[in-house]
Amino acid sequence: MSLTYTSGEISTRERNEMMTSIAEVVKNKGNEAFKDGDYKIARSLFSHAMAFEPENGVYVLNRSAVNLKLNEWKDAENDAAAALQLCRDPGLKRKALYRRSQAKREQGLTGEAREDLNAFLLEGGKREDIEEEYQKLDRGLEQSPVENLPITATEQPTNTRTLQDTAYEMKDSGLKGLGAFATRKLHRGEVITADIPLFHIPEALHYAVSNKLAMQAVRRLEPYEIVSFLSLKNSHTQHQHVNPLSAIYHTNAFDGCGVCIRASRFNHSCVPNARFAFLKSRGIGRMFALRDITIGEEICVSYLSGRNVYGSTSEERQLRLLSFYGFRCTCTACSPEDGLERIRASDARRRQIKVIWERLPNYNPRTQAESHLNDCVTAIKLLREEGYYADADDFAIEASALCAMHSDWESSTYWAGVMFEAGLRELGFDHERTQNAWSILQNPQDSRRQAGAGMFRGQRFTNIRL
Ligand SMILES: C[S@@+](CC[C@H](N)C(=O)[O-])C[C@H]1O[C@@H](n2cnc3c(N)ncnc32)[C@H](O)[C@@H]1O
Repeated sequence: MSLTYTSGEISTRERNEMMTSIAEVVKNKGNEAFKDGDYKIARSLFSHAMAFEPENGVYVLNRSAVNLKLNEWKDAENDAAAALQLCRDPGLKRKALYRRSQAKREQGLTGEAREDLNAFLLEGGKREDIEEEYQKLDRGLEQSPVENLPITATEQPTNTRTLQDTAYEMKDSGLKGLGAFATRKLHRGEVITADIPLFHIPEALHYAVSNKLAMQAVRRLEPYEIVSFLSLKNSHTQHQHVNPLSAIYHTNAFDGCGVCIRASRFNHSCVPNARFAFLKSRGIGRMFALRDITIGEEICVSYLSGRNVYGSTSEERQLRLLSFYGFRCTCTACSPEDGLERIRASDARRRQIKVIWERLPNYNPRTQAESHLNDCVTAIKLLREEGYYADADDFAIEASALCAMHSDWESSTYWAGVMFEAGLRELGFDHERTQNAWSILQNPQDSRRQAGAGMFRGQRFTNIRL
């Protein structure tokens, strides 16, 4: 969920060209949906195309055709009228007149409908093309000339590739926009939602998702997926050189995963109660509850990776969130209304955690193992005091390896258990990190997983525990 290239100049002409090319992609998807009889999807896509390039009359003209199919006569009339204002091409004007005439006839405005047909002829149209329409007006037919084809999709389609969930509902979350709120009590480790990303962008490419790449990715989507994608928030509207598709990607994508229609709606918190984890082996992203969550509580994840959130002060986090994600964080750990004292105490804890992890690599593993282990214990306790119930495994993995180095298998197993519990609840049993912890738990002596296992002998650390 980040945008690294936040500077750049772009001329109005370049910006217009960019918006035109997006509008064309979206319109073509709308045409696809129209051909498939997915009229509501088509209507939504033509509306988006209009928003990208408002002065192009073709999009509103196409929407008038969809509205006729949907028996939305007044809307069809208005769209055709708007197209008439915008289109210069006589062929397009004739289409608009023809459609407006149909829409008017359906509303019983036969006189006006006839005028539009006459105007169609004045614009160079052929009489035989509209003869049938004249006859319908003459006969005063009440029956719709437009086949009432079944509507095959809803206005806001759910991503059919997404699993069903009832754990939360989307509601207004004040300054944050929409947010996800628990509809029942959720338990630590529970999967809140699971999504297949609309398009998967590997971690290495995440920051490189440029205008071009976003465009290519969106082109490959189904029309209904584009409607979902375009309905997501764009927090980078101030960057004129960034095309809106890329901006939506960077507002909503999870690093190493991509954009998820459901998960991407969850807001950020620096003391998250949920965690998003992408399972590469199955290509799904899952949201886990990090602690018990009460009914009505907002469910938030951290957009910043572990150390950037639990090891940063409020000010540092604010700067990062603003520059990469385009917003000022109003979470409970950052909001001054929550009490400056609380922020100071939180900053002090997080600074201390940072000091610890920076110190860990400098300990001599043979002579300073106790200090190293005590630091791991302190860091995890500070995380818990902070109300931050994730990432204990960042420190437990160090502790397990160190105990294994000293051949203290009992302690190594204890710490591997801490890692495993964290992995299980925060990432799922099938996640590679949990699987790694599981293997260590089975065999802490395996030096392929714990480098240097069995290197030293004699020292035991069974008194150093959480
Ligand atoms: C991925 S979207 C989350 C869903 C979004 N609220 C919506 O209405 O669709 C990310 C955007 O939500 C808003 N947001 C998320 N967490 C926030 C927070 N802690 N404080 C303020 N705004 C937040 C920001 O505008 C951010 O760019």
